[in-house]
Amino acid sequence: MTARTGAGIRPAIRFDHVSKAFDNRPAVEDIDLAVAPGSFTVLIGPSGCGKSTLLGMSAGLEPPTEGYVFVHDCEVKGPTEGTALLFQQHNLFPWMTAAGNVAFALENTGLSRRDARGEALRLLGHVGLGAFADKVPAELSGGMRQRVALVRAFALKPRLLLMDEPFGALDHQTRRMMQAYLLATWRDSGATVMLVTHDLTEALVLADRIVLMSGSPGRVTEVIDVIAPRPRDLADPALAAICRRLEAHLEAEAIRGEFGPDELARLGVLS
Ligand SMILES: Nc1ncnc2c1ncn2[C@@H]1O[C@H](COP(=O)(O)OP(=O)(O)OP(=O)(O)O)[C@@H](O)[C@H]1O
Repeated sequence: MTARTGAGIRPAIRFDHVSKAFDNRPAVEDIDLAVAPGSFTVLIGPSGCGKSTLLGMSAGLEPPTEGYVFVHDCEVKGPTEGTALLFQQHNLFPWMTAAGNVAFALENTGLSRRDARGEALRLLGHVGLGAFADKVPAELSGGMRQRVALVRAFALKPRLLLMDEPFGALDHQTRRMMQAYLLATWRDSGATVMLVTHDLTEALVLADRIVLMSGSPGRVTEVIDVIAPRPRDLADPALAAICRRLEAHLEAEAIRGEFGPDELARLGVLS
C-alpha cells in the first residue's frame, strides 16, 4: 500500500487508523496522523498514553495490531534504512571511542576509514568534544555520551530521526545546548524528526507541530502548529498561549488518570 495526503504531498510518516495492543491490552487506538517531510514533530501526553509505542511502530520495532504505518510511502514492516533512533539511553558501542562510534556510522554511509575518522573528529569538535574524541563512553559524562550519540545519529544521514526523551537525563544547561545543536543540525540535514518529551519548554523550543495525546489506550487529541521564528522567545504571547493549552491538557489528563470517567462525571469536574 502507499500513502498520500489529500493535497498530494507524500508524508514522511503516516499512521492510517493504527491501533496497537500488547497481550490484548490496547496501548493506542485509531491513530490517524500525517507527518510532513522535513518537519519537526513533538509528541506530548501523560505517561502511558502510547508515545513510545508510536515511535516504536514508526521504527518498525513493533507492528501495529490494526491499520498501517507508512514511512516515505512504504508500509513499515521492520527496521527501515534511513531511519535513526535516539533514546534516553545512548546505545553507544562501549568498546569504541567517541570518534570510533561516529566514524563507524560514517563508514556505513560509504566513507573510507581515514575520511570517516577525520569527519568524526570535525563533527565532535562542533559539540565541544574534540578533546574527548579518544575516550570510551565509560570515561564520558552522561551529557557527553548523549552528544556523541546525537552526532552519530546525524552522521548516518537519516531521512527520519525518531527520538524518545533523548535529553531527559541531562541537566538544564546541557539540555539547552543539545536542543540548539539538534535544531541547527536538523535544519542542515533536511531530516524529518519526531521527538517524545515530557518537557513543555522543550516542545515549544523545538516543534513545528505538537501532537497532544491522551487517555489509555492513547489517542491523538489535538495537533497544534507552532508558528514562531527560531530561536524561540517563550515570552512571545503566541507561545505562552500554547504553553497554557499544553499545561491545561496535561493537568486534565492527570485528573482523569486519578479519578476515572465515572467519578469525574459524578463530580461534574470534566466533560
Ligand atoms: N513491550 C510492551 N509490552 C507490554 N506492554 C507495553 C509494551 N510497551 C508498552 N506497553 C504498554 O503500552 C502502554 C503505552 O506505553 P508507552 O511506553 O508507549 O507510553 P508512553 O506514553 O511512551 O509512556 P511514558 O511517557 O511513561 O514513557 C502502556 O500501558 C505500557 O505499559
